[in-house]
Amino acid sequence: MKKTIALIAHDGKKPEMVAFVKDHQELLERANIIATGTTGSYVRQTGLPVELKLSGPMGGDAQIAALAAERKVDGIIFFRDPLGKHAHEPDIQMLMRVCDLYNVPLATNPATGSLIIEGLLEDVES
Ligand SMILES: O=C(CO)COP(=O)(O)O
Repeated sequence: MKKTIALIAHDGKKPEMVAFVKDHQELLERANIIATGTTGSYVRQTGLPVELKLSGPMGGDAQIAALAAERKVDGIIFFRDPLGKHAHEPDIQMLMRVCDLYNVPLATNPATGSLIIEGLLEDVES
């Protein structure tokens, strides 16, 4: 079955997420990609099909956390802005807690993101 990867980036990190996706596009094409709303619309600019969830502040992080709890996500790449303050901080913390609870791989920077993408998708047929 195809792996599902979730992509999430705070505003200050969206350019970094698009660059990350371009760097890993060939591997990501082997997966189902889901993303929080605004991140997903940026990622779609690469041509990769992306299923959009709600925007993060409107519940998108919570939707992805729920999928992680249901074991419907194989890995999450979440580039957080370490300098930003967010009204939906409880949702962000909840997503990270759920990943730890269910042992879902979660990367918060490109170096770890690469390891997750390679680990999950390198052996998958394209
Ligand atoms: O806020 C986010 C993650 O906490 C990201 O949401 P957007 O992708 O909708 O900007």
